[in-house]
Amino acid sequence: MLVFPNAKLNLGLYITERRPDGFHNLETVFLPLPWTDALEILPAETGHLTSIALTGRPIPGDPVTNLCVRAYELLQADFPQLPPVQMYLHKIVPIGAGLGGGSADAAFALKAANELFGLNIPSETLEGYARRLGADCAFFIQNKPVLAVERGDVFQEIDLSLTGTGCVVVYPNLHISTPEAFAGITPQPPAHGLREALAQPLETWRDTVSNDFERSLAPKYPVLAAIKQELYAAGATYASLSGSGSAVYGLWAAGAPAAMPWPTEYTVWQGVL
Ligand SMILES: C[C@@](CO)(OP(=O)(O)O)[C@H](O)COP(=O)(O)OP(=O)(O)OC[C@H]1O[C@@H](n2ccc(N)nc2=O)[C@H](O)[C@@H]1O
Ligand SMILES: Nc1ncnc2c1ncn2[C@@H]1O[C@H](COP(=O)(O)OP(=O)(O)O)[C@@H](O)[C@H]1O
Repeated sequence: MLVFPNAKLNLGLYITERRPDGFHNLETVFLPLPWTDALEILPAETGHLTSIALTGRPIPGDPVTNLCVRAYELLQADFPQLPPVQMYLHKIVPIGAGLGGGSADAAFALKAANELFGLNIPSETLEGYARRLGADCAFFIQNKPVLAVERGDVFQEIDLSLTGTGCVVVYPNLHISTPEAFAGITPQPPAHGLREALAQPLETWRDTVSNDFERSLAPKYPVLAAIKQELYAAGATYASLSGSGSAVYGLWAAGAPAAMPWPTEYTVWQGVL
């Protein structure tokens, strides 16, 4: 079975409180972004163990710890009838970018295994497995815009459509790990209610929707503010860091902008939502 795990963007991100479990309560909107990896899952040949073959962008760490493999092993622990599988992952979405690529791969591995082997696991239960793999992993099970609260894995419905909006996502070839980004944060309540701010026209978001990680990462990585400034200079209606970075995106209310001359070491996705 072949699936295409997509990235996500964060629309606003407020870190409101440190939790006793070491995580943070946050408030953000996750938006699916049609920039994808490709993941194939097949039953392994008789006698073989579960394994993964990787192509495309290099993924740090031993392949046996790849989130796709860990996702499948979580299911196998509860469904011993599941056979070993061979996975092929072609990695396209940048890593350490705040685009949730690894979490998406894991969530799509859960969904693909559920379908391939006819397990009939309901979405809420799949979300439970996904939560054990990463805070933003559960979002990719239903993969629709949601307001995420608590650790970022509890979802509230939100009525939001950006269909027809132009989008440019710029990854400046800089890996920022999520724990590193949290280390610089002082939690505080948001200045504006996110749900209310996002209900207003895109033109207003620049003054009302922000990402708390920008403030803490800006002094260490000036490139982030520089990209945001270039997106606004090119006419973006709204621009922001995604998640804990380092990808920065711009949205154009009037559709796609002209191609921009970014440095060749950057990775850029451009399209219409
Ligand atoms: C904070 C967000 C916002 O979108 O950042 P990005 O990963 O997208 O950049 C995500 O929810 C992240 O989700 P995910 O990347 O799955 O996080 P995890 O692997 O579960 O956690 C990595 C580490 O980040 C910190 N962490 C994560 C989520 C959270 N609500 N509070 C935290 O303090 C913890 O130190 C944790 O050990
Ligand atoms: N399939 C995978 N794709 C990407 N990263 C993976 C994968 N499996 C494990 N990882 C690990 O997860 C970490 C971050 O993944 P990712 O979700 O892409 O980060 P972010 O959400 O910050 O962009 C990486 O350090 C990587 O080693």
